[in-house]
Amino acid sequence: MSTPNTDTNELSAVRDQDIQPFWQLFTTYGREQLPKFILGAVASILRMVMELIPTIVLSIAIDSLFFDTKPFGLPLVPPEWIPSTTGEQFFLVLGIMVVVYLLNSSLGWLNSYMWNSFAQHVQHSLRVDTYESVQRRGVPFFDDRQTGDIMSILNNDINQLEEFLTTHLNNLILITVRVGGMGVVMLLINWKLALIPVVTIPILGFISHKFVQSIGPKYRSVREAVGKLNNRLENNVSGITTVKAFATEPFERTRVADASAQYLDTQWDAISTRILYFPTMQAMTAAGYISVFGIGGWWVVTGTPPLSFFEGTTLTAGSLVLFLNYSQRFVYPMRRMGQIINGYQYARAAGERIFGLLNDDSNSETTTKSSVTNTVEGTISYENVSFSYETASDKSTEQVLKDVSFTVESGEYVGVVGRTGAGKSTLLKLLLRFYDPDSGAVRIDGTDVQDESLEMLRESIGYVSQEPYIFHGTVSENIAYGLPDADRSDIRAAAKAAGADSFLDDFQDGYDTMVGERGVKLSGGQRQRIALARALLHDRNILLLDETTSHVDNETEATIQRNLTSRTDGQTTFAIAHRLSTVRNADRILVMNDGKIVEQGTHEELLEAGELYSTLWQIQLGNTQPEDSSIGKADVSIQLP
Ligand SMILES: Nc1ncnc2c1ncn2[C@@H]1O[C@H](COP(=O)(O)OP(=O)(O)OP(=O)(O)O)[C@@H](O)[C@H]1O
Repeated sequence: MSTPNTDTNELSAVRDQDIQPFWQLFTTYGREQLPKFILGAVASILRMVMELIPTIVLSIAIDSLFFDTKPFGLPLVPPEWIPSTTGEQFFLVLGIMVVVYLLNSSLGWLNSYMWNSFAQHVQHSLRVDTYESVQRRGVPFFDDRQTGDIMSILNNDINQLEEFLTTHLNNLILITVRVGGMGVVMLLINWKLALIPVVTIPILGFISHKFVQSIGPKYRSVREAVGKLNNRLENNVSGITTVKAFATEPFERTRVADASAQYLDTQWDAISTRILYFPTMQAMTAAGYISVFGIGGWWVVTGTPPLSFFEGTTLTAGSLVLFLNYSQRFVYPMRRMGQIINGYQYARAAGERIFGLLNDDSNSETTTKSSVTNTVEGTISYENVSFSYETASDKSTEQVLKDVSFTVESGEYVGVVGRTGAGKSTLLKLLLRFYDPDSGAVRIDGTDVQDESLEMLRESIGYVSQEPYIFHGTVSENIAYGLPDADRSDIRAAAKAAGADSFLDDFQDGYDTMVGERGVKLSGGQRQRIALARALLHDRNILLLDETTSHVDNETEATIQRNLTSRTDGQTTFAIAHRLSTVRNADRILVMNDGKIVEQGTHEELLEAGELYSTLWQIQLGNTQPEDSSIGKADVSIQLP
C-alpha cells in the first residue's frame, strides 16, 4: 500500500515537532562556515566599538581644548604619551578621528563580506539538501501535497532564513554592542544621569515586543490573503479560455474583487498598527532625550544639579554633548529591534518547516535490500498483487488492483486494455515502484522489485506516462533528456521511430525549436511523440507506454506502431490503450475490469471468446451500442480502428 500522509497540512504541522531550527542550522550547515561567522561577528563588535570613540573624543575636546575646563587626557592612554601643547593635542584628536573612521569603514566591509559569504553558503547547502530530500520522496508524498507548498519551502522559507542570517542576526549583534556600549560609557561618566536613557531601553524593548505580538497575527492574515488572491489570479489566468468560453467574466471579476478586498482589509489592519509603532518609539526616545537635555543643560548652565538625586556626581559640557548624542542614537537601533524580532519569528517558522521536512524521512523511497541483479532480461510476473491508494482526504482503501497475477516473457509486446479507472496505469506504476503493493509481489526476472536497487530498476525501464512532461527547452533537449551526450543522429532516429520527424522537419528551427513551458507550443499529439522518442532513445529493456498515441491520428499511429514493432524487438513492452487497434497486433492483450485481469490472449482469441474485449471492439467498430451503462463515454467516443 502507498504510504500516504494522513495530515492534509503536514508541511505546516511540522511546526509542532520539537525542532530547534537555529541550533540545527548552525551545527549542521554553519560548522564549515564557522570561521567566516566568527570573523564577521568580531568585525561587527569592533566596528560598533569604533562608533563609540568619536563622540568620546569630541566630549574630551570640548572640555579640554575648546573650553579648557579640564586637563587633557584620553581614557586608556598613558599620560606620558599625551603631547603637551594644545595644537598637538588637537591634531592628536583629529588623527584619532581619521583612524577610527578609516578602521570603521574597513571593519564594515569585513563584517559584510564575511557575514554575507557565511549566509549565502549556508543557504546554498541548505537549499540543495532540502531539494534532494524532496526529490527522494516517493510518489505518494507528491500526490498529497500542493506544488505551491513544496515550492514555498524550497524558495520562500530558505530565503527567509538567509535574510535572517544576513540582515537580522548581524543587526542584533550591532545593536547589542552599540546600545550596550553607549549605556556603559554613559554609566561610567555619570551613572545617575545615565539612568534616564538607560531606563528607556527596556521600555523601548517592551514596546517592540508588544508591537511584534500584535502585528504577528496580522501579518499571518495578510499572507493568507495574499495566498488566496494569488491562487485566484493564477487559476483565472491559466483558465482564461474556459472563462471566455463560458462568458463568466463578470463572475470571475467579482471573485477577484472579493479576494482583493480581503487582502486590502488585512493589509490595512497591519498598516494601521505599524504606523503607530514608530511614532511611539520616537516619542519615548524623545522623552529620554529631552529629560537629559533639560536636566543636563540646567546642570551645566548653573553649575549645580537641578535635583538632589544627582548630587555627588559631576557633569561637564563635553559629557552633556556625549549624553545627548548617545541618547538620540538609541532610537534607530531600538526601531530595528522590532524588525529583528519580526524577522526572527518568520525565520523560526521557516526553519521549522525546512528542518521538519529534512528530519522526516518517512516518505522517502527505500530499497529494502541492496541490488541483487545487474542486468535485466525482462521477464515480468505479478503474483497475487493487490493494491489500494489511500489519500489524505479520503481514508477509504478501496482496492484498485485485486489479486492480479500474470507472467510476461522477455521480449513480449503486451497490450493492456479496459474501461476507464480499471487500474491499468496503476498496474504499470507498481512495476516502477511508484507505489508498493499491499500484498503479493511484482517480479522482474524472478526478483521482487522491492529487492532491487531503485536506480537499477528504473534504469531498466523506459516509461511514457499518460500526460508526459515536456521540459522548457528545445525539442532535442527534451528527447535527449538525461542523455546530454546523445548523438544527433540517434536523436533523429528515435524521433523518426516515434513519428515525430514529420512535424519536426516542418518547424523553422527543427530540433532546436523551443517548446515553451510544459511544451505549450506543441499539440497534444506532438508532445506525446516527443515523449515516446525520449523513451526510445533511452533504449531500456522494458518499455511502458501509457496511452502514448491517444492524441495522434490513425494514420500516424499506424506508422508509429510499425516502427515500434521493429524497434522494440527484444524489449518487453506494455502498451495501455483505449483505441483497441493500437494493441491489435500485440503478442498478448490483458483485459482489465474493476482491478482484475478478466481476460488475456491475442486479439483473435479474445474476439472469439466473445467477452468484454469483444464487446469493446464491437462498440469501437460501431456495430453495437453499450448495453452496460458502466461502459463510460470515454470508451464509446474513441475513434474507430
Ligand atoms: N494517486 C492516486 N490517488 C488516489 N487514487 C488514485 C490515484 N491514481 C488513480 N487513482 C484511482 O485509482 C483508480 C484506477 O486508476 P488508473 O489510473 O489506474 O485507471 P486506468 O485504468 O489507467 O484509467 P484510465 O483508462 O482512465 O487512464 C481510479 O479509480 C482512480 O481514481
